[in-house]
Amino acid sequence: MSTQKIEIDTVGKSYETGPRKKRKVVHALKDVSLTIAPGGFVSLLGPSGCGKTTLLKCIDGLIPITEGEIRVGGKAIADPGRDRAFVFQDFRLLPWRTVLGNVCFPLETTISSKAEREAIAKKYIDMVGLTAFERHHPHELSGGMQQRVGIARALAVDPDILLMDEPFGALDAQTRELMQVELLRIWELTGKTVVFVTHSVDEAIFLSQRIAVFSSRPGTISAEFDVPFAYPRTDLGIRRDPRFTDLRQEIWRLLKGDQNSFSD
Ligand SMILES: Nc1ncnc2c1ncn2[C@@H]1O[C@H](COP(=O)(O)OP(=O)(O)OP(=O)(O)O)[C@@H](O)[C@H]1O
Repeated sequence: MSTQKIEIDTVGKSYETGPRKKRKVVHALKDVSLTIAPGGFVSLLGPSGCGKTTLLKCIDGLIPITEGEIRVGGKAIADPGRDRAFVFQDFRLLPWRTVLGNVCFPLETTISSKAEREAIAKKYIDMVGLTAFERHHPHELSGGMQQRVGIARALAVDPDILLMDEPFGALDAQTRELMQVELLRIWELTGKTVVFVTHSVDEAIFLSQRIAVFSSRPGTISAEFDVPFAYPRTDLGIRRDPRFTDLRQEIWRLLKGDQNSFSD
């Protein structure tokens, strides 16, 4: 169960690029403030290049922010920590390792007993429904199955917070919908906080309690929306609820003119 609030407090992030004499500064984020309750599910939506991945990496502590502060559980974060885990769009599995080996991987620096590591990994492999595949290698799995491994690997360190960067972006439409339902099941079971980046307005509404919409560059949050549906949301029929279509339209109106890369 997650206990730590995420506070993103007037955060700015600039990148310096190019050769030394021709340094250019890219302002990726400006004045971004957002509070995420422990155990919350918040999606970040916005046009390509508005800084969604940058913000996720900043929350993870993978890259430093240039202005403001990010606090997790009241403490300013500067480095990656085991209270946060990242799930990538392209899975990033180790191809030479089995499913079990991949999920054990992040435990190797902290747990010396192989049996203990495997017991933990098996629990999460079971949770994502891959028990029968734990001796398989990534190339023997479908995209959806590979992302299940990615999710199990992230869960294995028992983080408070899952940072998910377009995790279903590489999957076909049908697998994507199945994975959305699966993710909600796992979220409800584990009580983790989820920060979820997506290009899909429908996906954001279906999954989230709250949606932060970014405008482009430098990326800043232009609006936040509460999603009015109770959980569990296993019924895909909510997509036909008039409140779903109203919210979808409202978000689209906001994005119009600012976006060029949305999938629905
Ligand atoms: N390492 C980097 N060095 C320089 N500029 C960067 C770096 N990473 C990102 N940027 C720039 O920062 C801005 C925000 O990028 P970011 O990847 O965070 O956007 P995004 O909203 O996640 O985009 P997309 O939806 O296309 O994945 C972009 O202009 C990008 O070119």
